[in-house]
Amino acid sequence: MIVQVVVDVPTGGTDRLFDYKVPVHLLPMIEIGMRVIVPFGPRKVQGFVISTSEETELENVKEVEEILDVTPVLTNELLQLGEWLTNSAICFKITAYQAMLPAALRAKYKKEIKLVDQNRILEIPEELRVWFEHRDVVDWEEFKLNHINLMPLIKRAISMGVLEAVYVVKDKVTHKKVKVVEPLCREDLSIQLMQLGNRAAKQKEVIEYFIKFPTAVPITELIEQAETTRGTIKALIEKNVLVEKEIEVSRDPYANRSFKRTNPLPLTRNQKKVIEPIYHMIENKKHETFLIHGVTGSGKTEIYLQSISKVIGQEKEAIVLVPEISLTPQMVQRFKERFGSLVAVLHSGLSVGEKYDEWRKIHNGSVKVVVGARSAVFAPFKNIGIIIIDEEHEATYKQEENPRYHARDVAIQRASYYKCPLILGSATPSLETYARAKKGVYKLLSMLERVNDVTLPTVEIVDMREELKSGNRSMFSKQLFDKLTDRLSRGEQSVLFLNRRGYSTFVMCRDCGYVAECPHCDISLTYHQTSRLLKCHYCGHQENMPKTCSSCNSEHIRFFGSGTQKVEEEITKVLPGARVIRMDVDTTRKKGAHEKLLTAFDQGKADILLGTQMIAKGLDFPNITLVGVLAADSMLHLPDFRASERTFQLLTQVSGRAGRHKLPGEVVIQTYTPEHYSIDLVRQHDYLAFFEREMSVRKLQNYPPYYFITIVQVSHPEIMKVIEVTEKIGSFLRRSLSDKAIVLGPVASPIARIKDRYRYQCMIKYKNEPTLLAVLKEINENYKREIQQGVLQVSIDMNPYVLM
Ligand SMILES: Nc1ncnc2c1ncn2[C@@H]1O[C@H](COP(=O)(O)OP(=O)(O)OP(=O)(O)O)[C@@H](O)[C@H]1O
Ligand SMILES: [Zn+2]
Ligand SMILES: [Zn+2]
Repeated sequence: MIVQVVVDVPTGGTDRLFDYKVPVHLLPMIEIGMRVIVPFGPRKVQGFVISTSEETELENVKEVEEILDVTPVLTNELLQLGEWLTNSAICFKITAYQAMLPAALRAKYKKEIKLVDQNRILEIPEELRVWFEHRDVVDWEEFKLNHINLMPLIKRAISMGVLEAVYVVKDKVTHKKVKVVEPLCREDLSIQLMQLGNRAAKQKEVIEYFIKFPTAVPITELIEQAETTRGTIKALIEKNVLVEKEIEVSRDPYANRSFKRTNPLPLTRNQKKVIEPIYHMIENKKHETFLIHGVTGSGKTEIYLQSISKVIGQEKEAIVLVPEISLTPQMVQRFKERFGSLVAVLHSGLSVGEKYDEWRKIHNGSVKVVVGARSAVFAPFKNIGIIIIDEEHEATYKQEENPRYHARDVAIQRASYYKCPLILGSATPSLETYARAKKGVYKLLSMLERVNDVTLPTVEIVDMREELKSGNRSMFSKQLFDKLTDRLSRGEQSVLFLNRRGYSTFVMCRDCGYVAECPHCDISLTYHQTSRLLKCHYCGHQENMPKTCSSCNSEHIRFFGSGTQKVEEEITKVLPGARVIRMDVDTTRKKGAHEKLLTAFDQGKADILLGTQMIAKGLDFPNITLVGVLAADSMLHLPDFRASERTFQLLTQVSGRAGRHKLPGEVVIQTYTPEHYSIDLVRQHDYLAFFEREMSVRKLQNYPPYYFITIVQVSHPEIMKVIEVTEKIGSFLRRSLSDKAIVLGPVASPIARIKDRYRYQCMIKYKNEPTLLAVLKEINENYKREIQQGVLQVSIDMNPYVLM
């Protein structure tokens, strides 16, 4: 038998199927969708079996070396999906398939340089020889890290045949094991107890424990339960009363938590209206994409939960995507409380091993629901009954590296394959989605009121320019300060929101205006108070805080801006009695920290929750009656056509945290541009007005949803080269596309240099260009050689979500 394999060598020339023969001893095992190890040139690489055939036209076909899986890791459906992904995201096949699997299943290679024969060591160039004097094999990384200059010598020695490059494939999969003990023979326990006599009282206690609980138990647990010691257990093992063995367990990040079971709530009239058509599709096994436009607190999550129940009742599975969910433990909890151990959770806060174990539960069918971030859209279920994307407008659903896919598009593919509904939910849908719903491509379901007549919070917008004029230099307006004081006296809770993006602390000279920038990237450095260092967020460069200005030597160099730390200090100054919980990247770095802080806040251990993006959504605490936004416009001026949309969405989300239950809520938004529609319309909770307004702007500027856009970005260490290539690409695009397509550029990218590489780009705006994919592939093909040499980079992003 012959198999066709996609190999793990992501370059243009190898992005096709290769034939391999299956040796007889592997014939009974091999299946489509399995990972294999195959020889490829001088090395061994991992690959996926895509198809099989009886014969091959090629001569000298090599043999499959090894099979890595017992059951296929990719189903037929996922194999097809990979094909679609390769095409629509313009990426290599191997990249598409690897994106679908947990990191633990991706191959890891170790390259080693091996001395072929110790007797020939003198043939090696002298500088190299010391490396092999006491060993035959040297890890390639050792050379690469510190001795890049040895490369030519190594190459020569390899061509002379004294050294050899060997690739070792390592399967990263590890199954967690624990040591347990159990009685060697249960029936004998009482006899053994008697035989022990009076001296071994401690050992007797352990035997008595096993008479009561005769099953295997982890050693640590036994020590605790039987109040015994390791020594006692060891003695019993030596006497052959107990045996020790290792068993495989699955790592469960939520193992030590108990979840109260909740029952479905009786739905409100509004919720019933919305869930009917979804039920209908589930019952009739039909595909449809729904958009639930539901204001904050309208009860969308309850609809998700009850739709999933219905699907589970049909013996089918559900995928729920939420934006980076380690950030919303409350959300996970709501699913675990309803479906218990039928829920797997996948998010970036888990270790590689934990992620793999969650993935296995999905793969072997022991869970029915997965709640996860973007990549959970590839969950290897085999009978999907519903896919839900909560907060569908979030930019994190677009992957910003290869394969550059949008989870929504992948979800549509999968839902139509399984003939099941896809639900997009949001209080502030993306313009693209809402426009499609209006056109009838998606079915629109609206819930414009909160559950149980709870009213939306009142929103007050404060003009900070006026505050300054009236002499208030603090970061809190009078209105916000008064309301915070009021909540403190009433024992109610407040949320203070600070937008991290575009609002970090930078260092500026007060005399000449010089701003400290990264020497490798065109971006200002950020001051970190805890380490007192200046750091670049793009390349990791760091330096000490300067004492004098490097431009004019003035000593008046200070850090500006207002990070969360600074806000916290200010609160302690002006509201000394307030207890504050600060939530930002610094305070939530430790595993579980996020959840701990939120639990503390929920238990009333703080008056104010101060934080960045991570507190904007998902929180549902009854005692929050005030939300303050410190600088609403920090995001508005980013060079991105979605800046207004993002501002409106974020402000609406944070506002939605206030007054969700019995107590009414208030919101204070501080801004320097109160007249801007994306801020003003938050006050009126008027998504539809915002939609119309923003659509007219997009129409005027030929942006999505009226036009699609694609960005071709070129980067290279030499600026002349970048400009030259980008210009060529620009004119090639103009030549090749229809005259209805608009090609802009070349222009420097918004961040014109990152890690010493200059960045230029062309933007294509188009409505209907059937040849576009082919044209873009041709660009890739043209620069293939230079790209493979690793200096030039050409990245193609269709429907970009982060412009930089
Ligand atoms: N049918 C119902 N009966 C009683 N309470 C309900 C019902 N549906 C939802 N709730 C409660 O109303 C509150 C808001 O609901 P939920 O969190 O589902 O809204 P949401 O639309 O998902 O909110 P957001 O988008 O702001 O996170 C929750 O506390 C929830 O328990
Ligand atoms: Zn940098
Ligand atoms: Zn200066």
